[in-house]
Amino acid sequence: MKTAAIGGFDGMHTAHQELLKRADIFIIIEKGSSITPGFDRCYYTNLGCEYFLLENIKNLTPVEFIEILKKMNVKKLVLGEDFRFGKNRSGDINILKNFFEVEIIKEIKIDGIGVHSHIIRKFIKEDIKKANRFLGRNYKIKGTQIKGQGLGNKKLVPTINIELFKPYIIPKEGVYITKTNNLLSLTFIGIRSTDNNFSIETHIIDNEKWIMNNGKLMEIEFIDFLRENKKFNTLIELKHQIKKDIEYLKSSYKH
Ligand SMILES: Cc1cc2nc3c(=O)[nH]c(=O)nc-3n(C[C@H](O)[C@H](O)[C@H](O)COP(=O)(O)O)c2cc1C
Ligand SMILES: Nc1ncnc2c1ncn2[C@@H]1O[C@H](COP(=O)(O)OP(=O)(O)OP(=O)(O)O)[C@@H](O)[C@H]1O
Repeated sequence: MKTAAIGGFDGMHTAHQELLKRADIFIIIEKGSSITPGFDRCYYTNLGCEYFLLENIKNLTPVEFIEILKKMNVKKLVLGEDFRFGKNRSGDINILKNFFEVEIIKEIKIDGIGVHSHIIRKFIKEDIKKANRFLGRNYKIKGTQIKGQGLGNKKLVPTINIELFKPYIIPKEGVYITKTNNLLSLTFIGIRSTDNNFSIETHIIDNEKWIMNNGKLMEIEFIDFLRENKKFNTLIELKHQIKKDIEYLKSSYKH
């Protein structure tokens, strides 16, 4: 007999983690996630991870949904106080109490703000440090290395250009202190002055050992925002700024 938590769980944030401490399995109802899309969520705990597409269950009545939980051997549910489910969100905690033991968790807040996926999505686009605090860890995105313009290596500094393979929410444009595949790095996000295209590129600090490899799996962890994206008219000015960014990182950030 199992204790289950149910919801979107996008972000696997501090409030989700608190709930999950009390559960044996968590049941993801996929309604379009962009902080921890796809199966990313399953890797943030050692709990059993069940996955339903909202599309496939949204028309079920509360009783039909309860039958599914029963078949999964669920005896107890641990839920946030706002939890609703079933067609038109018609099912609430009171219905569930007739069928399961239910533990209700009061809304978890940080600085008086309820911790929720939709709030963290907003923070990722505005203030990465704050997003990280609500997540309880640094925000990460994953993708693969793709071929760049070939300019960085020759005229600026070597960069790894990244294509995301899931619909991750992208932090606002600018330069970030990051870890890329666990190595200290600077990551640029935005419209490049060089060709007016949007790109995500990482320069790994002291990267002599890095082997460029198109298609390689890349993971970028955002530690802090360094500066806004700037428009440069010449490659010399851009290179000068990038060198300054690297110097700043080396002198200020201890890892
Ligand atoms: C640390 C760092 C900071 C950057 N800052 C800017 C910037 O402020 N403005 C900009 O247009 N491009 C910036 N870039 C991106 C460069 O324009 C880009 O690396 C260059 O166009 C080379 O592209 P490539 O790797 O496709 O050859 C930055 C890149 C790095 C690594
Ligand atoms: N701040 C919180 N405090 C306590 N429980 C929470 C909190 N946020 C979510 N939960 C609970 O976590 C479970 C998963 O919920 P869900 O994925 O909808 O979270 P959410 O972060 O509120 O998402 P969204 O922002 O999309 O509404 C639910 O039982 C929900 O009630």
